[in-house]
Amino acid sequence: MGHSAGIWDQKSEFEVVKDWNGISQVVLRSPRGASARVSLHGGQVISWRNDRGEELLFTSSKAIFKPPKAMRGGIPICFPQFGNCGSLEQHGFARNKMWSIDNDPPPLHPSDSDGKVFVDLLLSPAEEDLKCWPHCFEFRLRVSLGMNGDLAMISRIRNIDAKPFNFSFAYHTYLSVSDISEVRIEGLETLDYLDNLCQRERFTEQGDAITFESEVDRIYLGSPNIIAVIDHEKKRTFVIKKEGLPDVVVWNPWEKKSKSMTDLGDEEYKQMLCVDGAAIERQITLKPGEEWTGRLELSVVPSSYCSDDLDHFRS
Ligand SMILES: O=P(O)(O)OC[C@H]1O[C@@H](O)[C@H](O)[C@@H](O)[C@@H]1O
Repeated sequence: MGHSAGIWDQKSEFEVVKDWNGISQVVLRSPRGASARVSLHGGQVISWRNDRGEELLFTSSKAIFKPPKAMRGGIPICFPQFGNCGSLEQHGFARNKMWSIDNDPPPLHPSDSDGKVFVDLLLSPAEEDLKCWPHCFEFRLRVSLGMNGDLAMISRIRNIDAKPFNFSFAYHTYLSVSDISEVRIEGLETLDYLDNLCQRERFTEQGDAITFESEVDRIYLGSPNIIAVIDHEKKRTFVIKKEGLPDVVVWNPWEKKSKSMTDLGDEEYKQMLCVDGAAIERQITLKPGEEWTGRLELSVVPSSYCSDDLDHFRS
């Protein structure tokens, strides 16, 4: 990706560079060399690398980096609507909008800042947004990297309107995997899910862990706040911790759908898996003056970890 020379924000310890469309991207670097890149287009995390420089998020080789459409990969934010269940464009407008850097955000808990490099972004509705979704809100997003390279995202959505509103939400996380057939998800077994491939009919998960052999497009309901995505071939496990996000979307388009998508290579479904912390089935309702917070934390551990070891993260 092309970038011009960056501006270093001394106070917050991040660098701002321009992409080839002239849109600002914020680069975060942890002391040990992990990094993350966030575009002001969509507030989308477009890269997350560990301290060896390995990319942990998937980006399509055919991704289109041209606003207003969100590019295929990274972590687009779905707000105020997930999917096409509503009057808005698919996955809502937040991922297609220009966000700004928020230099003076309301304080968070000190543990959200201590030992972390971070940036705060802000999305406020433009007049055209108010025409299709007539609710005044402030959406604050903090993206941070911990000392060990963990990626955290905190979304704070405040109703600054005179009437209540509802919304759904997802961090649409494209994980980079070695081979989808070698991956399994732990933490969703026995849960109910809505199957987007069957008009959102409700089913109950039967298997031990979720594995992949065809297209999957599901919303798991009421999931635990920690789940694991185990990549046998890469010998690594993504640990996904979340708060305020009861649902988990699991999506892989598989072969046929990939071929119909212009911004995804025919075989690339093998290298991606979307596992999203989300709030979909029961929409979030905010009364005037109320604020909602949704947190996601992604970390990577060696795959020698087993389910019992993950209890360590649950504390
Ligand atoms: O192409 P989009 O709008 O980014 O959506 C990608 C996919 O996102 C998933 O979360 C949905 O469940 C799928 O149905 C959808 O195809």
